[in-house]
Amino acid sequence: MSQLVLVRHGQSEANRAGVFTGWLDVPLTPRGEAEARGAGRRLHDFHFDAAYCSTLVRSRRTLELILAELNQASLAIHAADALRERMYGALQGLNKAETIARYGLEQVTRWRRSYEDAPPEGETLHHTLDRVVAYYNEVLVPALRAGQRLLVVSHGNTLRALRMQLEGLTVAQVEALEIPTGGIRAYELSPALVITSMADL
Ligand SMILES: O=C(O)[C@H](O)COP(=O)(O)O
Repeated sequence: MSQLVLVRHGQSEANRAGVFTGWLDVPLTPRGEAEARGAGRRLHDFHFDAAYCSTLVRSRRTLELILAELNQASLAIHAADALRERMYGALQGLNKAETIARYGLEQVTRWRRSYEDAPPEGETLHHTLDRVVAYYNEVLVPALRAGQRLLVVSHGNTLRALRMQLEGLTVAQVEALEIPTGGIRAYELSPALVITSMADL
């Protein structure tokens, strides 16, 4: 039996400021660091064979804090561009409340949560899903087939996309899915990689 644990990074400076982040590389806030340590404590029963994060610092720092909490800080970390947040295009750096005031809640909700609508010059969730699932298939699937226990720290929209694929969510379900900072989703998988259990921790 293999295990796959997905964690969203802790609160970032941009999350705290209510700013569209995407590929902006912003650090965790003190609260975000505490959320990462808290995620580590909730994972106290887990022992991982490999750990993955994006090439953005909020993801890597969250992973390092979790591993430190688990006394597994010596585990090698694999950082991948494919696990970066959805690219938010022209919205990156803009305040979310001000963007709603300017363009309306309906438009901004479509930019944030629609599966097929891209934010201006940004990625659709569908495009994000394609690159994340390609990475999952190329890198994570062989390790899971070998029975490994994997920890992946990534971002709100990349994890929505990956969960859509893994859990067979419909478009309506993924559009309604919200993942909190520091949120954990844990799966156990059979040797054929069928999910045998899943839980929010
Ligand atoms: O990139 C961002 O702004 C956040 O990480 C996710 O934002 P969202 O919840 O507005 O998609």
